[in-house]
Parts: sequence; C-alpha cells; structure tokens
Amino acid sequence: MNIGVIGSGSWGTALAILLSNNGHQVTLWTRFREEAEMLENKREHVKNLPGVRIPEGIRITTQVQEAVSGKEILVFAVPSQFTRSTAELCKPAIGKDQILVNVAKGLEEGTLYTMQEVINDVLPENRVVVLSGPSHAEEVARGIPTSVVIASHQEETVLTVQDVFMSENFRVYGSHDLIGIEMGGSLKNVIALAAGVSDGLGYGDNTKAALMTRGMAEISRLGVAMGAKAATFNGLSGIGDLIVTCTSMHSRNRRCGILIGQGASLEEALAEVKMVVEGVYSAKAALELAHKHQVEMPIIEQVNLVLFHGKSPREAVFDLMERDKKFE
Ligand SMILES: NC(=O)c1ccc[n+]([C@@H]2O[C@H](COP(=O)([O-])OP(=O)(O)OC[C@H]3O[C@@H](n4cnc5c(N)ncnc54)[C@H](O)[C@@H]3O)[C@@H](O)[C@H]2O)c1
Ligand SMILES: O=P(O)(O)OC[C@H](O)CO
Repeated sequence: MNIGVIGSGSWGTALAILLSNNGHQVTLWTRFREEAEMLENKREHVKNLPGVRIPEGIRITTQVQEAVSGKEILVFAVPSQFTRSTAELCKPAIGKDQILVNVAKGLEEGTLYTMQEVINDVLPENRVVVLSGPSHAEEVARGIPTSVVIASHQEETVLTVQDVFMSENFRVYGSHDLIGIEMGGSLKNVIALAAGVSDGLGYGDNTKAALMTRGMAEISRLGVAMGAKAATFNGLSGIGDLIVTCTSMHSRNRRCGILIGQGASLEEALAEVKMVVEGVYSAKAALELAHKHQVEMPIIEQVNLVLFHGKSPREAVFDLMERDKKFE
C-alpha cells in the first residue's frame, strides 16, 4: 500500500520503519526542514532513535501534498496538542476514501475530545481508526516483539489496518471499543506521572503497585461512564499500556514524574525529558471529564495539584493515604 506517516518524532519514525519493512511504500512527513534534513542525510533519527537505520525506501518530505496525495492510509503521529492543527493543514489534500490512523495518545484541552474525535471533527467524512497499546518506539524500531490494538466501529476497516501493520514482531489485535481504547491510552500517561513521582520520592514497589492498581480503577470508572466497556481496560490499551509506561526506562511520563518527585519544577522536568510528555497535557482534561461525568479520580486530582498548583509530591501522597476508608 501507499502510506503517509504524518509526524516524524519517535513514534512516527518507528512506525514508518515497521511499515516499510512490511513492504509498503512509505512517505514520512515532518513540519520542520531541519528534522527532514537530519532524517534524509543521516538516515537515522539521531536524537530520538539513535542507531536505528531508516530504510532507503522511506521518502522524507516537508510537503503536505507529497505526503498525503495518492496514499490509501495516513498515520497521524504528531503529539496530541498538534493533532488538530496538523489535520487542518492536511485537510485540503485529503480525500474521503483515505483511512486515517491515529496513534497519538491524549485529550484535547478545552473540547476534552480524544484524538479520534479531534480528527473526526476536522475530517468528518473519513474513517478514523486508533492504534494504541504498550509500544515504545525505541523497541518497535528495533523489531522487539510488541502487541497493540486497533479500534474502529467498522469491522472491515479494523481487518484492513490489522493486515497493514502486522508482522512477525508486531501483533495487532482488533477492537470496536474506540472510546475505551483511547481513554486507556491517554489516561495511563497521567498515572505514569504519579508512578514516576513515587519513584522519585524514593518510595517502593508497594506504592507504585497501589498507584497503578487504583489508577486503573480511576481510568476504568471514567471510561465506563463515557460509554467504554470495562473489559477493554484489562487489555493492551488498558493495563498493558499502564504496565509499560509505569515501569519502563523508556517512558517519558514516568521520567518526568521521577524528576518532579526528586524536586524539579514541571518546567525543569519537561526541559530535561525533551520529548513529548503527553500526561501533562491530558491531566487537566482528565480532571474536567471526571467532574463532567461525576466520577471520583483522586490520583488524577493530586497529579493536577502537583503539576499546576505547586503542591508538594510528598503531601499529595499523604493526602491520598489519608482519604476516608473505602471498599475495593
Ligand atoms: N514514543 C513512543 O514510544 C510512543 C508510542 C506510542 C504512542 N506514542 C504517541 O505518539 C505521539 C507522538 O509521540 P512521539 O514519541 O513521536 O513524540 P516526539 O516527542 O518524539 O516527537 C515530536 C515530533 O512532533 C513533531 N512536532 C512538533 N511540533 C509540531 C507542530 N507544531 N506541528 C506538527 N508536528 C510537530 C516533530 O516532528 C517532532 O519530532 C504522542 O501522542 C505519543 O503519546 C508515542
Ligand atoms: O511511556 P511514555 O510515557 O513514553 O508514553 C509513550 C507511549 O504511550 C507508550 O505506549
């Protein structure tokens, strides 16, 4: 197939490599000339995926028309805060038969939309599917066995996109639970910040296991209130992605949390991590959704207080522990 990958950060580049290795014709688009030159000249994403060769067959471009026209599938891989502007930029070149695959994990501030809803808002005539799950770019780019899930309401579209991405090292499950898949993928980032804070404070495995378990209870409660199936949160885009992001050395959300737990400000932590930390952008939207759907989300509330209101991480953990007694 002819495929355009829109966004050449870690994830867009890793997926472009995977798709090219699967035999597809891939064009990788970036908005930035310097990034395109680096990818083209070095055939490597020097900053984000050092040591991983970008196959010669992948075309690199900054031209939207070249990345979009004639492609059967477009993979949207820019960080979530740029998904709307990028979809708008591409819109004039996009035809209604092209399948759009969103791989960004986040919620839009203001609208509180998931990324599939954002893309659908800009391009209402297109089919938009979502790819999510425990899949760090650093490992996918090196062909390390990985499983993800693709969600769409249309069975046929899921089956088509599964075939496009599947390889001996990349197993793709299908789902019809779009909202469940997207809420799992975006909210795990907020819990990973909390898990990182706990690690940064020097707390132990018990604390992190508690944050992950009760964090998943929060994600699942909100997701179900928004129409998701509870079982989805036991899957790859639920507990699977939560495990990888709360425990991996590759996780930016966890690393950002660790730095904050060690005393860095949010700005200092973001500057140190350098790559996108989606949980920071999704945390406020998650809390607003919790209020809108009248769902209790104490961990996500404390993450917001630490990130945006100067609360000390130690005090946040104390306040979580001191809440009224509950039944699990
Ligand atoms: N990295 C992973 O392992 C991974 C895995 C699964 C999902 N994701 C998701 O994929 C999305 C992208 O993450 P990433 O890891 O590739 O991020 P990244 O930090 O590696 O990449 C950022 C890239 O975004 C692009 N960009 C920056 N500003 C832009 C703008 N104004 N307009 C258009 N493009 C712009 C640039 O090309 C830049 O390289 C995120 O939502 C992330 O949660 C990432
Ligand atoms: O684990 P993080 O914080 O780097 O997030 C990246 C992806 O969502 C992992 O699936």
